[in-house]
Amino acid sequence: MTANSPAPYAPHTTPGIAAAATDLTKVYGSGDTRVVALDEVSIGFREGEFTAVMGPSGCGKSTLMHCAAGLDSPSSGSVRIGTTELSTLGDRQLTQLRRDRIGFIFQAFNLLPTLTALENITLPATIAGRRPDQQWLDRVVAMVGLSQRLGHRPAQLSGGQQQRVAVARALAARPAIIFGDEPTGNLDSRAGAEVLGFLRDSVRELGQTVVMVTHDPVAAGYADRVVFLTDGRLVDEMTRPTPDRVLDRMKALDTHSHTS
Ligand SMILES: Nc1ncnc2c1ncn2[C@@H]1O[C@H](COP(=O)(O)OP(=O)(O)OP(=O)(O)O)[C@@H](O)[C@H]1O
Repeated sequence: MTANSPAPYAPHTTPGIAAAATDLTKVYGSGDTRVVALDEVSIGFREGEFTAVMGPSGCGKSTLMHCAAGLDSPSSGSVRIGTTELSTLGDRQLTQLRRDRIGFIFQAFNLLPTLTALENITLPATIAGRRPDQQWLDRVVAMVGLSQRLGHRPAQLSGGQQQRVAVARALAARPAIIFGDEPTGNLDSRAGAEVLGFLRDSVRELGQTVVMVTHDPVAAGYADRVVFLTDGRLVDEMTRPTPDRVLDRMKALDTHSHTS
């Protein structure tokens, strides 16, 4: 197959798909240290859907997220954000695409300590030289309950509030898709539940597309769909998950991976 010919099945060409990976493979190292972190993974993320990515430690969750978000380049296969094929972009275009069309939420809140909450939220727009859409910004800020805290600096906010700032920052640019890597990993269960609730609201109320890597079945229970990775392969999928069902599926996969 040539680089330009269509894949035998191509989720990225389906309307309503915010992002898609096709036959995505990522190999780190070579010889004795060679690791196949992703092994021909094909997956589409539908617009307005909240997907959780789960699987045992080292199965390739972060690698999938990094490749899908254009933070890392695949060894082979393709990634599309909307209709844009990432491999066709140069470094500057890729940086621009990440800034304009992808939102990120990491375990560490990654806020700039000298800026206020509002300045942190609008920083990506400021860097891009754009005026934020005030109506949209008001809606996002109200949704994450930060209206009274906009003048505070990160050190004056709790961990949960800081992560809400990071959620608002990710939503502010109306990205095609938001990727979260363990976004509640540093939060206690109450603050984590709040942040997960806001992510779910952003999908239900604002039509946002969200993909979240998590180890936590409770967090996955907020998603519309859970995909399970094992050894760099997509092995299972669940719609309308509950924490109990996710936990059962993880146990089954764990048993299977130890007996196969
Ligand atoms: N930069 C790298 N160089 C070499 N190997 C790497 C690199 N990054 C990841 N790996 C390897 O690729 C595999 C997948 O790693 P990845 O971080 O994607 O897994 P994960 O499922 O996110 O793990 P965890 O849940 O522990 O965060 C692992 O075996 C890891 O050791």
